[in-house]
Order: sequence, then structure tokens, then C-alpha cells
Amino acid sequence: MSGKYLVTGGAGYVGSVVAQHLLEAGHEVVVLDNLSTGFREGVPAGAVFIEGDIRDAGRWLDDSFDAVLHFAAFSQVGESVVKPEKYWDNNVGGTMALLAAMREAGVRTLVFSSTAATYGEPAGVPITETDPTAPTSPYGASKLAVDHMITGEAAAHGLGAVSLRYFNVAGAYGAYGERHDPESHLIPLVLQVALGRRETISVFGDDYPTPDGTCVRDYIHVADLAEAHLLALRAARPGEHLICNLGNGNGFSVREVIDTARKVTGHPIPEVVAPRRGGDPAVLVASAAAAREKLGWNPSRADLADIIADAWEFAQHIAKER
Ligand SMILES: NC(=O)c1ccc[n+]([C@@H]2O[C@H](COP(=O)([O-])OP(=O)(O)OC[C@H]3O[C@@H](n4cnc5c(N)ncnc54)[C@H](O)[C@@H]3O)[C@@H](O)[C@H]2O)c1
Ligand SMILES: O=c1ccn([C@@H]2O[C@H](COP(=O)(O)OP(=O)(O)O[C@H]3O[C@H](CO)[C@H](O)[C@H](O)[C@H]3O)[C@@H](O)[C@H]2O)c(=O)[nH]1
Repeated sequence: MSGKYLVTGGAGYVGSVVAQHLLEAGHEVVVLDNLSTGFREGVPAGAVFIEGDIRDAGRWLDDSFDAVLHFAAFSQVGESVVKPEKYWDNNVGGTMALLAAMREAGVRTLVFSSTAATYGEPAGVPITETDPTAPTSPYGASKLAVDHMITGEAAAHGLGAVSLRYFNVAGAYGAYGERHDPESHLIPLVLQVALGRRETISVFGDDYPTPDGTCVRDYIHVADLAEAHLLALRAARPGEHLICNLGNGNGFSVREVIDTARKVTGHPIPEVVAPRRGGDPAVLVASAAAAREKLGWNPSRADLADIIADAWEFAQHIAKER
């Protein structure tokens, strides 16, 4: 059955890919985005676009909507350390206003973009949803606060909610991909070297307790991630807040990512070793058992070379636009 969905942050990287998946599944999509970090071109052609802030969501939400998919947030770990108030204001304050607007309008289903950053330095790997949450940045803390807020909203007011804790999102889906400015994520930065827009890629630390000394992460294709959102809409139950990690359960080191990008692009991608970046855990790998069991999620694009190849195609596409 087709539905009508409000996608906050649908001009951003993940939101645009999910909006496109919803449209392809035959749903009606309204994107609400203030373009603070997103791009008007990121909004899929078939979606209605509202340039506005989630704090004013009440102006547009009514009971014709079946659910809200909430991506709008600031998400730079490093920036959150120097400007924590910006993160509390937008991520927590903004979501509080959105939840109030949903209550007022009678929209009782929510899918929320949470993050692996809620766990902080992991107690062990793979990380499960019942592991301790001790975020090491205001960004992670703001997302954890929202998760707690949603748990209360479900218990007290019957919201049906799913928080999806993404690990390292990568890749692209056709015309929709990652174009953060400034960019901080490893794969798009590596590809900027291959495009000739940067001389080298910095490896942030090669003395971690990992096989090659560089940090290990669980890279998840943005299209697999999008599919989990459609499944989450079906899995949401009134009064319940489900939390699921989204990752492949495979770890790749920074050096493995750079080596794979060399093979995909045919470019030598020179690297330089730089100091560790503050707040980076050595290894972050997800257990996605809950997402498989509770959502019926079955990611099919786990191959790192395929993920990077899709990101590379997109990076070349937007380089031509510039
Ligand atoms: N990309 C990742 O690796 C990753 C990992 C874990 C979690 N997340 C979460 O997923 C979500 C999407 O991430 P992304 O990488 O697509 O980020 P993004 O910056 O590309 O997208 C966020 C979008 O939200 C919009 N926005 C921000 N504040 C807003 C507000 N107050 N009102 C309206 N619109 C607003 C921005 O303009 C932007 O288009 C975020 O909530 C992020 O915390 C992302
Ligand atoms: O120029 C760079 C950029 C990154 N890295 C390294 O590459 C790895 C991946 O870094 P990213 O910045 O691509 O991603 P993060 O692991 O820092 O962050 C991601 O995972 C986090 C969970 O901790 C949050 O979910 C966050 O939103 C999401 O972007 C890290 O070890 C980082 O130190 C480099 O060596 N050089």
C-alpha cells in the first residue's frame, strides 16, 4: 500500500537516497530541509520540496502523513566538539519541536537516523544494541539524547518508532550521493585525490592496535541502508521504540580502503601519515543481527570495491557539474 511520508533532511546525502527509494516504491514524498548542509539538487524530482526548518514542522504536518523519516541534523563529530551548543540546539531542540508537531498532527510513526557514535569507545566488537552507550563527542551525545527522547515519547504517547544506528555510510545511488562541503569522510576524500582535487590523503594514525595500525570501520552501502528504512516503516509498532544497528559486520582498515580505491580508480592516491584524529575509536564493527531478525533486513552490497565504485561514479558525475 502506498503512503505519504515527510522526509526531514531529504536534500542531504542519506535522506535524498531514501527519498528516491520511497518514490521508486510508489510512495508520496515531501522533503523538509533548510539547506544548511544539503543541496536543492539532492531532492529527487518526484518529491515535493519545502525549504524550511524542522522547528517549524507544525506548519506543514497534518494527519495526511503516514510517518516521518527524520534525517535532518548536524553530523560532524569534530565540529561538535568545538561548537557543542550548535548540536544540542539543532539535533535535540529541533527533534523536540518535530516530536511535538507530530503529536499535534497525530502522525504516530517515526524512523530516526541514529549513529554508531552513540556507543563511543566500544566495550567489544561486534557492537550490539544492548552494549553500553558512552558517546565521546557532543554529536554522539545529542543523538543518544534523541534516542532517549523517542523512547519516552513511545512509552507515554504511543509513538511507534525505529532508531537506525548507522555505521560508516558510503557509496551512492545513481544521481544521489555524498557531497558534503567541507567533506570529512574518508571515502569521498580519497576519491577527491583520484579526481586531482587534493594532492594526498592523510591517514589519521598508523599506531592503533589493529592488523595494519590504521582504524577499522564497518562500511555500509547507502542503498542497503535505504532499504532498511522502508522495512523499518513496516516494523514500527505503536508504543514501541526499536533500535537497530546497520552495518555489514565486516571491518576494513583505512589502508584497505585506500588500496581498494586505488584499484577501482586506477589512480596511485598518494597517502601521508598524520596524527590521530581526536575521538576516533580503533575498531567499530556492527552486529546487525537485530536488523536482520526484527526488520528482515538483508544487505546485498557488502563488497568494499562495489561500494567505492558507486561512490567513484558519483564523484566523477558531480565533478563534471562543477
Ligand atoms: N553519513 C553518515 O555516515 C552517517 C552516519 C551515522 C548517522 N548519520 C545521520 O544520518 C543523517 C543524515 O546524514 P547525512 O550524511 O545525509 O547528512 P547531510 O548533512 O548530508 O544531511 C542532513 C540534511 O539535514 C538538513 N538539516 C539540518 N538541520 C536542519 C533543520 N533544522 N531543519 C531542516 N533541515 C535541516 C541539511 O540541510 C541536510 O540536507 C544525520 O542525522 C546524521 O547524523 C549519518
Ligand atoms: O582524511 C581522513 C578521513 C578519515 N580518516 C579515518 O578514516 C576512518 C573513517 O572516518 P570517517 O570520517 O569517514 O568516518 P567516522 O568513522 O569518523 O564517522 C562515521 O561513523 C561515526 C560512528 O562513530 C558516526 O556515525 C559518523 O556520523 C560517521 O560519519 C577514521 O578512522 C578516520 O580517522 C583518515 O584517516 N583520513
